[in-house]
Amino acid sequence: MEEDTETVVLAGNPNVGKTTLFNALTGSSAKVGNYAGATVELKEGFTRTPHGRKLKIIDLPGCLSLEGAAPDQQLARRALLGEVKDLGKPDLALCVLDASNLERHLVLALEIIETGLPVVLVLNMIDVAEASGLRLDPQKLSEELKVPVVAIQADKQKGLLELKQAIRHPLPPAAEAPWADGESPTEARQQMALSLCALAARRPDAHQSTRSDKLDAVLLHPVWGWVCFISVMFAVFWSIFSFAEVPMGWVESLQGWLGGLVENSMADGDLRSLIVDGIIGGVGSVVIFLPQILMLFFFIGLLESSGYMARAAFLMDGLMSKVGLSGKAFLPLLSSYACAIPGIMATRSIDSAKERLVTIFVAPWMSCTARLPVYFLLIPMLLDGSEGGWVQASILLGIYVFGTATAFLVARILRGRLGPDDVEQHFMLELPPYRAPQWPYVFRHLFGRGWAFLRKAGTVILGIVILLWAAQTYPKTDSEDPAEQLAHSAMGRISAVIEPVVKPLGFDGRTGTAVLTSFAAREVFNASMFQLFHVEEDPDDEEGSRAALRQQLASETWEDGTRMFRPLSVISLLLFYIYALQCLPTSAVVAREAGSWKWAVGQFAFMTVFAAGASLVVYQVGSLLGF
Ligand SMILES: Nc1nc2c(ncn2[C@@H]2O[C@H](COP(=O)(O)OP(=O)(O)OP(=O)(O)O)[C@@H](O)[C@H]2O)c(=O)[nH]1
Ligand SMILES: [Mg+2]
Repeated sequence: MEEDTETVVLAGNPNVGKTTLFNALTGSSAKVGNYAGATVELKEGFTRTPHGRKLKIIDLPGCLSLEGAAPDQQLARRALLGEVKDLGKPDLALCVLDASNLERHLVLALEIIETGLPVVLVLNMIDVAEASGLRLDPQKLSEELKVPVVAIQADKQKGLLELKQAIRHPLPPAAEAPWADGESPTEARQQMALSLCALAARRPDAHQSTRSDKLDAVLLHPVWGWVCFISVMFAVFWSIFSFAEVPMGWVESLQGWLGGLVENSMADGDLRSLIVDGIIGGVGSVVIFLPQILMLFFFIGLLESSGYMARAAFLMDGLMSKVGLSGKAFLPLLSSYACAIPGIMATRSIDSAKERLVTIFVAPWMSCTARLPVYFLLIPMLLDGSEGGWVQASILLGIYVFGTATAFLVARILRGRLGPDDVEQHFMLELPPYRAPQWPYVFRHLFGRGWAFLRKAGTVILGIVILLWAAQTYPKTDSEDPAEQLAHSAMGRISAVIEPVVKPLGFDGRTGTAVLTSFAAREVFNASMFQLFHVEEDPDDEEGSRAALRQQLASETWEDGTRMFRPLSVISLLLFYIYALQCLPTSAVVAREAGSWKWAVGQFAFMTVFAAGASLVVYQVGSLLGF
């Protein structure tokens, strides 16, 4: 018999721990972050009560009231009122409040009670409330409001059993809302919240300045704040260059070992060349950067969960307003450094529809982790091939700043063209207290990211590598000369066609082909370069395949004998990768979030033309100047 599952929604103000509770109840690992707006879509999961009843739990985005204009806020309201298709009317709302902030958070709870839905109040973060000396009386609160009240600490999973007891069958009835009779409902709720707090929450007398306040005095300081921000960013980039060496070495040894294994156990032939040069070498040249990508995700996770990211947005607010955006747009942009897709999703917390469109449009220019393998291959070529060290970290940081600056510039122009806003702007960024990250969640999340990257390497990248290998191997000639074979192959012919088009940008036909293949996924560039420049790998070589590829590239010349990969051409390539939008999943999300394919196609065309234009101008002008 089909079980009759009841639907329970998790509602409340932003950043009160709804998703943490959702994860604890359902065993999921939905996104948690110490800032408002971590959740922007509905998440669904199941849990069982101690009596064995199955409940469907829905995590909602946080909202300040049920009247907010931003898409995430409207979604929360519609879900509560049962207006979301396929969801139906919820049977119960778990109203999550930050126990240390009851005066403000009770206001929304009262508004939710007024909707007539059965409600259970969940006082979360009792650890914080207790540490600040607050004395809570859940019993009293429950008597006054006539709804069950449970105190919990979601991140340590304390009080979950009591919570499940409170939602056992039959669900509590809808509470009445006698305060809601007056003329001005907002004021009535505020009054009610204050009197409830007077009864059920006793504050310690003096307001002491907390550790968070003391830290903020420095981190939000107009001068020191920026010094700290830039230092933090630099430290992040420096450490991904320096600390990743060791794990990269492991990946490289594994690759060498696998290559050797195949080489010794198979006869020379096409299949062996596919496995060794194509699959192990090509896919390996992307997988090698897994440590760096994980580290960047780790740091962004730390920034999000500690509460520093909200401070960075606060610092940025002034700068952002100069380009017609608000500090609220900074959070989505910052998460786009990890990946543009969650970044674009996060724009749902922006109130103004126009600002949101502009933010979506420029988000892919925040350099995402998929570009890292390309940067890591190319940057050392500017510096005679050595890896590591602060010069490279500075170049990498420079690339990020450069991409971001262009994004701001374009945002400014675009924002001006879209005209003034129809909704009132009120940038109110809440500064959350600093918190320790939830480590189990951080590592689960990281593991998920790493797995997604490896899956991509094993599917899209592997597929392209095999295609490339085939295009390069067939049709065959009788000639023994590899150059002649390449010219005769399908790939050689494609290169020859492409070459005149890409030559003005400083690329030869093979590099052009590699750039073309990377429209499937940016990382493919490395694998393609590896194959197209045909690096014979020596499994015993300590230096590894990257160095071998770079050496090969450094020795390539044009017909007239000049170096093919001189710094100017490397810069031209880098520029192309900073600007081009080579990510189909991003375009799909843009189409959905902006509400039309026109935006996605326009954005793709604009960014591709811009990228090619930038490479062209820089290469041509640079060549004229003799670089
Ligand atoms: N000290 C403490 N921190 C908690 C507790 N529960 C959650 N947190 C932290 O609070 C922050 C916000 O948690 P989330 O679960 O993302 O909050 P949310 O309500 O889903 O936030 P939005 O989706 O942005 O509305 C995170 O940094 C959590 O680690 C708790 O019981 N005690
Ligand atoms: Mg959430």
